[in-house]
Amino acid sequence: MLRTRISAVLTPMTRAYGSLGTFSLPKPPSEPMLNYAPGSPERAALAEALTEVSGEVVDIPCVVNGEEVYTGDVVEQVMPTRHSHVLARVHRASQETVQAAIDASLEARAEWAAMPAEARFAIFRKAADLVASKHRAKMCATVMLGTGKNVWQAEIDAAVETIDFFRFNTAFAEDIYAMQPPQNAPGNWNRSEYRPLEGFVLAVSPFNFCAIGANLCTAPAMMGNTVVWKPASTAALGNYYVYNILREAGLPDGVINFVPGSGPVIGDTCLNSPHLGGLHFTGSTETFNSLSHAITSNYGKYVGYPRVVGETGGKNFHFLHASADVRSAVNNTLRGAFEYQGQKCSATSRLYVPASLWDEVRDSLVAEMANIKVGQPYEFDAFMTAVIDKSSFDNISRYLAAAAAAPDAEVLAGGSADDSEGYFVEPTLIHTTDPHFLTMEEEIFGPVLTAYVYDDDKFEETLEVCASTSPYALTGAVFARDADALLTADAALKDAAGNFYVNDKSTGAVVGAQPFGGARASGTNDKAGSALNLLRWVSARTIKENYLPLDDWRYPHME
Ligand SMILES: NC(=O)c1ccc[n+]([C@@H]2O[C@H](COP(=O)([O-])OP(=O)(O)OC[C@H]3O[C@@H](n4cnc5c(N)ncnc54)[C@H](O)[C@@H]3O)[C@@H](O)[C@H]2O)c1
Ligand SMILES: N[C@@H](CCC=O)C(=O)O
Repeated sequence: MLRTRISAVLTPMTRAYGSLGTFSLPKPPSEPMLNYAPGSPERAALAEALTEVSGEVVDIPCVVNGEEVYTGDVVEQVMPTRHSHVLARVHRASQETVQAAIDASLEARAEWAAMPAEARFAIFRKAADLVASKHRAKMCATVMLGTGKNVWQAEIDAAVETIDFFRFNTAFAEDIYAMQPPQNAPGNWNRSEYRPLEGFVLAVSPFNFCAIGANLCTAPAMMGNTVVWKPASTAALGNYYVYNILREAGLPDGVINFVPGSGPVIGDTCLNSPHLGGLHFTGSTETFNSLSHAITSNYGKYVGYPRVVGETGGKNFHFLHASADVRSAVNNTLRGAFEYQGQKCSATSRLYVPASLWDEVRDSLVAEMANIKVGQPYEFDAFMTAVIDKSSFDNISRYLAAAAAAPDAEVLAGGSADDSEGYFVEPTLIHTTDPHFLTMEEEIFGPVLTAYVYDDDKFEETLEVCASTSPYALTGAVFARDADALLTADAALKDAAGNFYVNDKSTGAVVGAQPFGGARASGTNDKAGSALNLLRWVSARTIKENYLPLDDWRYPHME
């Protein structure tokens, strides 16, 4: 494997000269989606990549300071849609390996931070172009087979969002460096310097978006930090692939250290290090609560106060007003609730419908759900595939059983699950008469949508119910043609969603267009894919330089 030592990138001469110019990055366009139409070159490339990925079992090592470490403590990554098919053997980090990764990060920090920003940024821009070109098909194939995405969802994640994170975040970083104090007294020059955090950053990523893993480790690195990255074992293959692309793009050894393995082993070792500078986490609220609690309990043992960014769960809503365009609301709801099997933190899982529209909404949903094909990721007509693993399958099945048994709920469509070949769950629609029914409140992370029908004249009261029903506040949407209704909903739902959509679905935020994150139990809302997130990875230093000598200690009025 290609290795790049920092010393090879940052020679004594580059260090001596620094940047002899004020460089400005090309402004990034959003990466266009390829459509994989029959006969298209991308479809042919994808077919080849799918054959390649399905025909190999990859040994995934830990990578510490550029060294591949095969620990022998192996867990398998299988296809969610065919769990007998092993794609990778993930070597889990031991406590010693994690400690070595921390040490490597600390060792690499000073030189990485000293590298001219344009040289750092160029690595991530190059990685974006590598994903966009020669690695695109294999990235998509890996995410399709490894995490059960159909081609459209894989293209969104493994290609477009990953590329956009690398391109837009470097542009945001450049803007941050350009922020300088507006005021300089005569004889002074005031400067702001955006240092990386002292210590290392722990990045912990979820299974459901390869792009999120790519962002969690690279956003701090762009700002000069060095990182220990713990990917989810069920998504290790796609994450390992993107990690290798970063190395191919010239990421020096030790800057991001890749350590798959047990959450508690990696978490405990990193959180107990006095040099923890920050935690960049995306995953469930429960895991984040335990990690952030461990960090605050260690206050006083760290060199500083670690920065904690955690984007977590959601219980996202579509709220229809009586003036809604039903066809559009239904189509958006089908996509929001069932694309990627409801395994997006932004997935629509609560639906509020006025009684006057209910018959039409219900019948359209049920009719269209019957047309949703649940199949293999490589079947081009499959809208859905399987959920990620057995534990998720069992969890969702428990909710389906609870709904089937509840007197105040009725399963209108779907409701079955079958894990004989893969972890398949039918798209499911539940109707409840209780706005606090458990599937209206708890995150399920599967293809389960629950509808609550309200009296048309209780629009405002029901908005209040929607705003206060779940502990989460990630995404939500209102569907209405009536301008007053839109304004009322906007005001009533102000704190109920960090990403709020008007006549659009609750999923599908685009980097550079809709910075992403929610509040309440949905996280710290540091808006992935924006300058707000990158600002969390710097510790600013203010420098005041005085040009003139001080001739007398007395104040002028004393003379
Ligand atoms: N808000 C967002 O932007 C966003 C985006 C994607 C996913 N999510 C959320 O993520 C969840 C789904 O992802 P998941 O199932 O991978 O989440 P998870 O919490 O189970 O796992 C997330 C990561 O934390 C690791 N982990 C678990 N225990 C740990 C410990 N003690 N120490 C260190 N690491 C530990 C896991 O191994 C994994 O890498 C959902 O709740 C979803 O809403 C949120
Ligand atoms: N940013 C993505 C969701 C990421 C969480 O899983 C969206 O907006 O759908």
